[in-house]
Amino acid sequence: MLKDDILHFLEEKTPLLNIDKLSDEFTANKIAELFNVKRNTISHYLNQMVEEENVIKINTRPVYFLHRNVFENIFSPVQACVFDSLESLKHQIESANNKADILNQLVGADGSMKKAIDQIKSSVLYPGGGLPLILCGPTGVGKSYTANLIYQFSIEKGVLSKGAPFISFNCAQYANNPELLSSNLFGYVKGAFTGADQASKGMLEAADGGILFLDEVHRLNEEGQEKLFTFLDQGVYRRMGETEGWHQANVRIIFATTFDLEGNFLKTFLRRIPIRITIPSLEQRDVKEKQEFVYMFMIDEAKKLQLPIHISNRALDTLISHHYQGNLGDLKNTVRYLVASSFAKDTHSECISITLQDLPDNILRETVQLANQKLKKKNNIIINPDTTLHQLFASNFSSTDDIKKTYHTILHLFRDKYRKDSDNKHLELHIFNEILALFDRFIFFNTEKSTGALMEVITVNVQEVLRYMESTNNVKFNGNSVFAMAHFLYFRGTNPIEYTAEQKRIIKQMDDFITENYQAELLLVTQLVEMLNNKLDVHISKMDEWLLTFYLRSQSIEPANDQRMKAIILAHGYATASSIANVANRLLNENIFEAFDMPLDTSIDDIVKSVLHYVERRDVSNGLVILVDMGSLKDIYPRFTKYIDGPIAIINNVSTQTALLVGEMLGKGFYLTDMIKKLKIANETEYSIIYPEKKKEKVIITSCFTGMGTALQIQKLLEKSIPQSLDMKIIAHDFHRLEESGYTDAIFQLYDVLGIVGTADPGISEIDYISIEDLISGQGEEKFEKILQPVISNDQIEDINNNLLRNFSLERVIATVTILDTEKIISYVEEFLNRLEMLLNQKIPNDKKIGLYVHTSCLIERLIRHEPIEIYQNIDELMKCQRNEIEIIKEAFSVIASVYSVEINIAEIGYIYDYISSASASESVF
Ligand SMILES: Nc1ncnc2c1ncn2[C@@H]1O[C@H](COP(=O)(O)OP(=O)(O)OP(=O)(O)O)[C@@H](O)[C@H]1O
Repeated sequence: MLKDDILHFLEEKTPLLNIDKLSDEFTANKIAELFNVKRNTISHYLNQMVEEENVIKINTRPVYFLHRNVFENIFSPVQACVFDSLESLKHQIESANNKADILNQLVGADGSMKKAIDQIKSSVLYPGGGLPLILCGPTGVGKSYTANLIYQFSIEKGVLSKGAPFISFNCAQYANNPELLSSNLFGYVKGAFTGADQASKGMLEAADGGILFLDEVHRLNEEGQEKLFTFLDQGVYRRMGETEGWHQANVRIIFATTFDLEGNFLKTFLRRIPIRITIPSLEQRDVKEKQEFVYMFMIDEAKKLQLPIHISNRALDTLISHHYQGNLGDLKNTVRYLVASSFAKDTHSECISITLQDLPDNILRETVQLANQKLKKKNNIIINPDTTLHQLFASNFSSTDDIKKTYHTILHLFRDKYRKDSDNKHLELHIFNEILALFDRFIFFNTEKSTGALMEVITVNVQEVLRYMESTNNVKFNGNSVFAMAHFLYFRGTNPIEYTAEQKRIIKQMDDFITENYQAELLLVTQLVEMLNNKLDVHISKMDEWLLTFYLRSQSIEPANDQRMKAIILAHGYATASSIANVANRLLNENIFEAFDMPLDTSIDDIVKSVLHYVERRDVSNGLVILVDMGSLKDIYPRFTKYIDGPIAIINNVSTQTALLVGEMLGKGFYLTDMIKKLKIANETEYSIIYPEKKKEKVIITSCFTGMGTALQIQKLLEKSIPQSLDMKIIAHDFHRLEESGYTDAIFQLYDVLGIVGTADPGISEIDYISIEDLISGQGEEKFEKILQPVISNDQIEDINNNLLRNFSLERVIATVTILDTEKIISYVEEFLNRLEMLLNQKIPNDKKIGLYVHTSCLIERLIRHEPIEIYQNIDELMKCQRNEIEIIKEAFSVIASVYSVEINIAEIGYIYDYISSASASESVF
């Protein structure tokens, strides 16, 4: 069927896809062409398969279709089958791959090894036994290591069974004896060559069901290559010396070579190896990856010796920048040598210390060339036996990566949007936003510690430099500039960022743009960099300079002779003032506030000094507003008057809200006095306590004016009587609080209060109240019904009423009966009363029922003790006139009589009759 054929076609093609650039083989057009069917028909089937979730659709122009299962096997499971773009599909793969498989844990998995890993996955997961692959690269780059990982990955993915063989065979060992090589590989028969006394299996056979890794495969002669490609084609081979018959083996082969493929292999042989993977040399890897390898090998050594390794930054940098002829193998040996020789120097030392002097001569010689580089003020690195790579990189690379990404985005934007000789406002805005977002991430969201000593040193220095520049350049930096730039320099670190040739070209173009358009900012940045360089020994690249220039531009640095009223925020705390000024300026879209962050122990003198320093350099003749956080302003006023030439409003309130209000009024040109009036009103503390609105629990409150003891007893009684399934809560609450606070009491905000049951009415009109007496006597039944209505049905109300009576009575019975099990007795009395009601066809009022519970319980005890009441007045009259009632009582009592094996006498029946027929609070039964 055509549909199945299309799916099969995609199944075969998907493993070969290049995720960065999909070929047109995955489009409906191409498939239609190949199948010689109308495009519409193919589209129809493809879309059907997308709906059936067997095919992934990428909704671009043209639309691409991929086999879902195969794709998921190679990359990762996808959440949906339709994607808007290849990017969004890739994005999903990337996030899924973060839950890394073994290949993704390779150094450079998201860098120099990315492509190789994709190829490996395609090869391993190709349906029907995988595809042969060859690993290329100079010696020591990790070909054998990678082959082994491929084996582990194959097991991880279930394409090989656990315990499948992995046979490694180095063809170079037999370079001078092709026959021996061939015999080892394919096996031989007895007499195949001199000394072949008996038949022997080859490596191919030994690898059956697993992987054969053929290293230095260029050593295989033509005959050997031919034999191998027969095997690749048909899965069969002959042992050496065999002339007929074939052996079969199910083997995946990984080839590796340090030679160029072209010219060193038979073309026919190469054709059988569709996947060619180049493993990058150490030189081709970026600094981060090199550093990762050094760390990794150091961790290995630290583990082996169970000692921490301290390595100086200088030694580390030198190790990383050395050119290792033998690549990773060479680097690994160098690290081993270094650690071993340091250890040998003092085998009793508690740690291994590596400095520049410990490096081997050939590496040391190179440091002469490095000597001109600035010394970086970083601490030594300490690697403990249990240190992880992640820990070593956490502090450096997450922020560098973020900066790198931002730079790439900016370069991207510039490439796409920059138009020479035209207005580039839109582009500028875009870039500003990227930079501000980056700074925000550093300041607000970075989990790394940004409050340490180094951060402080940088901040103080940046602050000093900016102040100096302000006075010499007659400009005013925005208060948060210090904070933002300090964070940038701190997180920027010293790790170089590498650029592609294309990016370098854009940087050059950007250079022209900035030089032409941002002269003032550029001048400031150049000065800033120079001064910071002297103070902090930082290394700032061109791109860093551009970023700072754009940043200053975004902050619209103003000339200092601005005539507007000024505003500053002075606050204790590391960044309180800066953060508030930053938010306010951003929201007001203007740089209104300058911030002064003051350590917590700053004295009034220091505050005054800061303000005066500011006043000296600014024209504050039109007025100055100071937001400050002080205990009292008393001491501060007199200190200013001598020095100022305009009014100063000191507002003892530092908050974003106040800053916004002040900023708005300044913008509108308010007079200081009016401003203060408005602020006074606005600063009246506005408060509200918010309670959860949704899903308030339904509750009944119990309370008693004598105190919580009785309230708790009533609570227990209600809890026992109201079925748990109703999910109703009973809460005992203080009577006096209810009486005083009324409906404003927090309990009414927290719960959905249905009613109050207690001994006295707290008088809350919004909530129904029932007294416990009414509830028990039955007079409050209607009210109670109303209270419970939102949660229960009528039947349930009746049950609850009965429970209440029963439980209430139980309390009393407990106090009265002595020998019987009260729970049990009460349940029989309950049955007696129910039957009585039924036979009388009448409801017995609650108050009577409570009495009867107690009376009957005592009666039973009397009967058991054989101490019934024998005397009843008018016994004859009773027997004569109330025969029917007597029978009813007897009949109802029969349950109890049979359970306790007692018999009720006429006198006791008489008392029950009296009880029922006597006047009740409500009505008489008879
Ligand atoms: N990704 C890696 N992570 C950690 N160690 C690695 C990695 N790749 C290689 N190594 C280590 O580097 C050394 C050299 O690797 P390997 O022997 O695999 O290289 P090779 O390319 O096969 O070399 P040759 O061609 O000389 O046989 C080995 O000790 C290996 O364990």
